[in-house]
Amino acid sequence: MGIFVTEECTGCKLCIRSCPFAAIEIKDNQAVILDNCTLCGSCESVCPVQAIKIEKEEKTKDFSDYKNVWVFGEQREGDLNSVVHELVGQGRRLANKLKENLSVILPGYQNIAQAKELINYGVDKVYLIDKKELAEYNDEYYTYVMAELIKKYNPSIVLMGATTIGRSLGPRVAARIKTGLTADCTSLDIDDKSKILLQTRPAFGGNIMATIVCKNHRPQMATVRPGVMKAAEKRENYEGIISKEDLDLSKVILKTEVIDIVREIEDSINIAEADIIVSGGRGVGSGENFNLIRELADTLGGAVGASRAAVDSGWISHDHQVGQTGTTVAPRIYIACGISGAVQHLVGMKSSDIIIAINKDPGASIFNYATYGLVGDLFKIIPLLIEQLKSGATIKESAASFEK
Ligand SMILES: Cc1cc2nc3c(=O)[nH]c(=O)nc-3n(C[C@H](O)[C@H](O)[C@H](O)COP(=O)(O)OP(=O)(O)OC[C@H]3O[C@@H](n4cnc5c(N)ncnc54)[C@H](O)[C@@H]3O)c2cc1C
Repeated sequence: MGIFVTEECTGCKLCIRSCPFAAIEIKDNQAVILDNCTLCGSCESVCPVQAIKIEKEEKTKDFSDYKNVWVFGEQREGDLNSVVHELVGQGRRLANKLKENLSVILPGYQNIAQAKELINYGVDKVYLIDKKELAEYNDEYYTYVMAELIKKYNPSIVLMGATTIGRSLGPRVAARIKTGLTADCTSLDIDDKSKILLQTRPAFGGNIMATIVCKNHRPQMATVRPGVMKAAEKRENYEGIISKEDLDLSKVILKTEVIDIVREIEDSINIAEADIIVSGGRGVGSGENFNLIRELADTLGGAVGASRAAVDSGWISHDHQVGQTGTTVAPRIYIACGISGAVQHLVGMKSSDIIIAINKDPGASIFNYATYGLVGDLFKIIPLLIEQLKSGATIKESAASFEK
């Protein structure tokens, strides 16, 4: 943005009178703009000969030194997070469009095997940082590693999973290297003309999809929701290289230390393969209340599912999420408790053989898809269902006896 005065200026002083910041003087019968000008446009609008012009478009900066697409190789205890393969798949498509390379940054410990494996998925270069200190994720070490390598190699795009780790690391790295970050993207593309990364994510509670660009800073950084991008496929004999990076981590000031890792005791089951699923939504109200959903699932020998609202509230982990950005399921029986039936949830479960919906709102759209609809408070209905099931009734009989 900038402001300038053309030769047409007659020195009429109208602009001086309109300027709220006294940022204009007349010299040699011409307006002169002073440093305290805020580009508010008052002078431009009053000038009778249109001699004052504000350039609204900022000149595009030269980012020709920034090249290549990077993916953060998130791992835990030596296992790559599945989102890495999704980002490699998407990163490959972006890199191809830009005619640039795709690299993975792989901080960890004794992780050479992972690096070799990544090459088989179409990665051109793996930056391997193999240090004992990086065995477990740590904000300070990982931020340092990512920021130092970005400063050294100038990638044009950096992608991370919108996982617990990625959501913590992404903003820290972006702040450290002074660039922007679009969180939680569900789609990425390259603008054909400007070659800028188009980062699309739901906004305003999911009511619109916003496409965000990072015009003036590099790299362009995004975290991407797991489960929405197509994972890279294995390619035989792909030729990539592993570059070992040595960074001095003794410079890093640690504010946190991993003392112990306690495994979550999970009722973990692959919901995609379950025959019966009992899912809880926002209507369940709390993580503790999910025990009721678990009890019903246990009574039926089924698995526990959840809507995204329940997952986002932290009541249950993401691997239980059913829907567009969770798992698609098609069990014999799907019981939706306190779930409204948003389209993103429905796409993940509407092929179930029998759908039983428990909801206190008779107008909830889940009822349009339900085989049996139980209108009422789930905290009253579920205990009664459990009681009936324990006394030998089938779930169909129990649901049918309640249906209103
Ligand atoms: C890009 C994108 C992807 C998404 N992906 C997914 C996805 O994968 N899965 C998903 O589920 N959502 C997804 N969503 C979110 C989705 O749009 C909805 O916001 C979400 O499904 C709502 O969850 P819910 O039904 O639990 O909550 P709500 O819509 O708030 O519904 C809660 C329901 O509980 C009922 N209720 C409240 N108290 C009780 C009670 N005591 N007894 C009985 N009923 C009660 C209410 O009547 C209400 O109908 C996505 C959204 C976007 C934008």
